[in-house]
Amino acid sequence: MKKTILALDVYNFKKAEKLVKDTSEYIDIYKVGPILFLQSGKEIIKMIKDNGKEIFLDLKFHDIPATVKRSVESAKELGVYSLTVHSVGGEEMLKAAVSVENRPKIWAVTVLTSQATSPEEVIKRAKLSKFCGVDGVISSPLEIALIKKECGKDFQVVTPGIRPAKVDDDQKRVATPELAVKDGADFIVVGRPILEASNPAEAAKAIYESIKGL
Ligand SMILES: O=C(O)c1cc(=O)[nH]c(=O)n1[C@@H]1O[C@H](COP(=O)(O)O)[C@@H](O)[C@H]1O
Repeated sequence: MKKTILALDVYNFKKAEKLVKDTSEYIDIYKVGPILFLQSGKEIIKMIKDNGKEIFLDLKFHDIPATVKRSVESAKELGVYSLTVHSVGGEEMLKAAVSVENRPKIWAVTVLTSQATSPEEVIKRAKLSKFCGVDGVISSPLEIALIKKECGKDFQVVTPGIRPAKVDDDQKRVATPELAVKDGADFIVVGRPILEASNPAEAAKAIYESIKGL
């Protein structure tokens, strides 16, 4: 099973389309966030589907329950595989999000990987998310094993903060693809290590090869 989600954090459709075509052998799910969705909206969703791939819509909903529920309904109409909400939105908001029938998978952000935090805080938010019926959480590689232990192996853990090599950037809680997958990540989310590589296809392939047998 392929486990890598490529974050299409680029500004324009053409660039995103080239990335999808160049990396599709190694990637099954493409993440579309505000950077690209605000530029290309439904067009980008269609292009990814036309290439036979799934979409993770990462707009991180965090609002009053009624608005979040309607947002999930709209995302459902797009036919995406998964979407994000912020767990700090609380119990009522999370329950409103999951109450939509036949909806995409819902992943709740625990604590952003750009922030320092304690594992206890991440676990607290993961447990709340599970209790509310959310399908999984977004967490850093450092908390994967603990979340699986506390929330069960079927509770999905999706992990950004993936760095095949050490770099100094905004991500604070990081690990390599191998470590994240060995610890039990269901998916790893990778952006700049592929997007900014001199050859994105080669970078995607290297990550794919590094976790293939795990
Ligand atoms: O929800 C996310 O996907 C997310 C949550 C989080 O805590 N940290 C995080 O980095 N992300 C996303 O994961 C991707 C990571 O990209 P890179 O840091 O470039 O590999 C970005 O698109 C972020 O928006």
